[in-house]
Amino acid sequence: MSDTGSETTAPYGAGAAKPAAPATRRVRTHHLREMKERGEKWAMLTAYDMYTAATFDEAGIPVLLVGDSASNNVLGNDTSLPVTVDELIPLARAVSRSVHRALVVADLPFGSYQGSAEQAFHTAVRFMKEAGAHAVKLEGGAEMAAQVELCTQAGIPVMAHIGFTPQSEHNLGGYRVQGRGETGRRLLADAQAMEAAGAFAVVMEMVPGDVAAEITKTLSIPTIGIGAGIDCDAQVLVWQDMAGLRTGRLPRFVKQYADLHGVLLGAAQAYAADVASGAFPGPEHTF
Ligand SMILES: Nc1nc(=O)c2c([nH]1)NC[C@@H]1CN(c3ccc(C(=O)N[C@@H](CCC(=O)O)C(=O)O)cc3)CN21
Ligand SMILES: CC(C)C(=O)C(=O)O
Ligand SMILES: [Mg+2]
Repeated sequence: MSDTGSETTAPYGAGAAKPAAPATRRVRTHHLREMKERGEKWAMLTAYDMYTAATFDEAGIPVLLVGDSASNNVLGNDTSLPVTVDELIPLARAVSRSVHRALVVADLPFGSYQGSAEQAFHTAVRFMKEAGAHAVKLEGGAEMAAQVELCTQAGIPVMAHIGFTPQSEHNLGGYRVQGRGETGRRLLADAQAMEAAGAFAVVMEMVPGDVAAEITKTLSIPTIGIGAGIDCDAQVLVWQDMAGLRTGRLPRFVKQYADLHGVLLGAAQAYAADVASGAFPGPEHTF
């Protein structure tokens, strides 16, 4: 976990496999900016617990987000609104304890930062001290500049999140694409305000591809898209969506890379059948 802090090369080369030896170099925010300069795209995933975090770290995913989406993907809520700081901190702590290289970003939940810059700072400090997070993320554009500035100046790297911001779904009129037509200008201004305030990256959720492309070209910090097209510097997905653990109707921006629901369902059914038939436990499982 040591880091000289002086590296100028990204810990992950394009397409390079992670070495088998224990990694020692932590991904830093300046590595992400250097990857943008080199045109190297990268992937971010959510993680909410130990084994998924360790697995994604081993896969070479450079940034893991402990999303407030734990609300609806771990804790059983319908939306991300109800989740609290006290609920997210143990999850973020589990993730940061389980990775060697990945930069762990903790999402600040609804109500824990919008009130003032001081409130944002207080909440961010809790995630850094109590959860071992390396950075925080918050939703909003120009109206969050004071929050981003105070945290950044205090030494806490901040990732911004613009476009469709789920914590404001009641203001945005539901889950829909943001920045179509004229409002694309405002999105660009929001992205620029976040960069000027000191954000190290900006998530763009459900933004038209051409708007996201223009913002990506304009900013010096990396853009991370979710439903924002191919031209972002990076992409992010919720891991249960990407791995097919979540079933039912998925957002259009999701691509499934596995059928974990099918795998787990089969394993649970096979285990139950073995117990019912007496095939498990066998002598080799018995003391
Ligand atoms: N499992 C999960 N995946 C996510 O991507 C996600 C969460 N949870 N929770 C927090 C937010 C909420 N997000 C969402 C959730 C639903 C849609 C959705 O239903 N999109 C539809 C409608 C789009 C439209 O009407 O324009 C789609 O087809 O993409 C989008 C983003 C993204 N985030
Ligand atoms: C979808 C990502 C960007 C997020 O904010 C979350 O998972 O909470
Ligand atoms: Mg979130």
